[in-house]
Amino acid sequence: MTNTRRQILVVDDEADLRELLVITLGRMKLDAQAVGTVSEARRALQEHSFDLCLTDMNLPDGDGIELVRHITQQLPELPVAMITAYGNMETATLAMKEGAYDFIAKPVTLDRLRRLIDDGLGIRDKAPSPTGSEQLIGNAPAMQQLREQIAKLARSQAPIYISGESGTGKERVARLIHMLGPRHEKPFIAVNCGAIPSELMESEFFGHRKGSFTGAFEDRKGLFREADGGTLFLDEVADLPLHMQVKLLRAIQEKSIRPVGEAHEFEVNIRIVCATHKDLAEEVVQGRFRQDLYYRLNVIETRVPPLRERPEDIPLLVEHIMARLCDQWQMPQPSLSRAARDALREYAFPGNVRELENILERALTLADGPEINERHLQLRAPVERAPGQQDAPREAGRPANQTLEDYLQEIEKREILRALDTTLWNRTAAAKKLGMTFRSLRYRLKKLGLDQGGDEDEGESE
Ligand SMILES: Nc1ncnc2c1ncn2[C@@H]1O[C@H](COP(=O)(O)OP(=O)(O)OP(=O)(O)O)[C@@H](O)[C@H]1O
Repeated sequence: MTNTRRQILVVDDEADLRELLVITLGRMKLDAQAVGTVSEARRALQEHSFDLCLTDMNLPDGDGIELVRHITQQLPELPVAMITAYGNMETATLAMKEGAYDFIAKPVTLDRLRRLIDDGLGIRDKAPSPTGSEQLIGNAPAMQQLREQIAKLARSQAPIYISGESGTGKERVARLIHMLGPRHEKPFIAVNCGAIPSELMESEFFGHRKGSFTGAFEDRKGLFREADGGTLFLDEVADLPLHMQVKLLRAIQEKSIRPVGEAHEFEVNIRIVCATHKDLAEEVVQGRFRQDLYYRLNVIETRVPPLRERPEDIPLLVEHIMARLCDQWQMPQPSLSRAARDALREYAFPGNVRELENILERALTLADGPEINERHLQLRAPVERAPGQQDAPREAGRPANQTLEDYLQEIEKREILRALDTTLWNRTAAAKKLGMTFRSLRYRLKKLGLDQGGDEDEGESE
């Protein structure tokens, strides 16, 4: 009979802990080999094949990070986790930056160990390949690098911060990280932190007991528990109010949450991936985002490049999006005239891939024939915004050579464009975001020369 039990390498210099881990892993029907030094571990890795490695930090002839580095470089398929001293998040963070998929703090509890091992062994179980609609389209060098990085990040359990402008594909990247990792069969829950009213946030995140406040008509589980075992994607994390940042930090540290009106805590095992189009480091400097939470969320940062940095991807994306839309609408796929293709290549895409999707959707509607021309694209004038201007600090003040009126108009224009970008140019939703009526927004769009006309998307009037 062949031995199908999974092989675990335990590296720890404390004989007692080694013994305890070997017995515990044996009870979990796993074969464990234990060694006490970095050099013994290297030898064991050379001589045998393992399914997982669990290493302590402080070893007599080196440290665990060194071993993590060695494994990441020499045996990239082998999941490795770090055992850390209680409360030593610096070591845990460093280990994950170097490629450890997770960490476990002493004293090691059975529950936590079991979860750590299950997660680690799950990494080797084949995750499904992304299908067409889930893939990251683009062959620019930056996108190839991003795809490689996603494959690595998927194996880890480390919190990830995805930066990038609006509409670049941050949520798509988060979904891929989830899908390619050991949690792929568990839920992926995405939440837009900017869209939840501040007073409802705690109950949305952590749930509540029926009757705990006016309007709590029934028990609610909350997003953390809904995502248990899977991934919680916190989009626009910079928009979290400070009081929620404290609560989120605690939930991440304790790996448990307490619903509103509930007496006891619930353990949760979630991986946190977050994103924002704002500069999170700058938010910390400005005092709007807690530094301790920033460090906890930003163990690994990955950046999604804006479309203007990879114009070579535009034709591929156009083809992919058009094929999807035409398939959805069950219509033959029109071609793009040469002028239309040139115009797209030269356009700055302040709203990135989402804007490209909107442009093509509108063009398909307007063209109504076998060819899409430049005029069907209705591209915005390039003077609207310089690249990156949407993220420029707003406090810069009025330049001396600008009248107050022009300055205010510029701010108004920028805010309106920002709202339109985040709502996919849905004017009704943008008006709501800006706290004005649809009619008032339409008036302002005309005044500012932003009215594109022919775009009866919402068909709403007030
Ligand atoms: N590389 C890509 N390949 C295919 N589709 C993409 C790609 N990048 C983005 N998209 C599509 O563009 C749209 C916007 O992407 P997504 O929502 O992931 O962006 P985002 O950066 O999270 O936006 P926001 O900052 O506004 O939340 C989605 O419909 C997404 O599927």
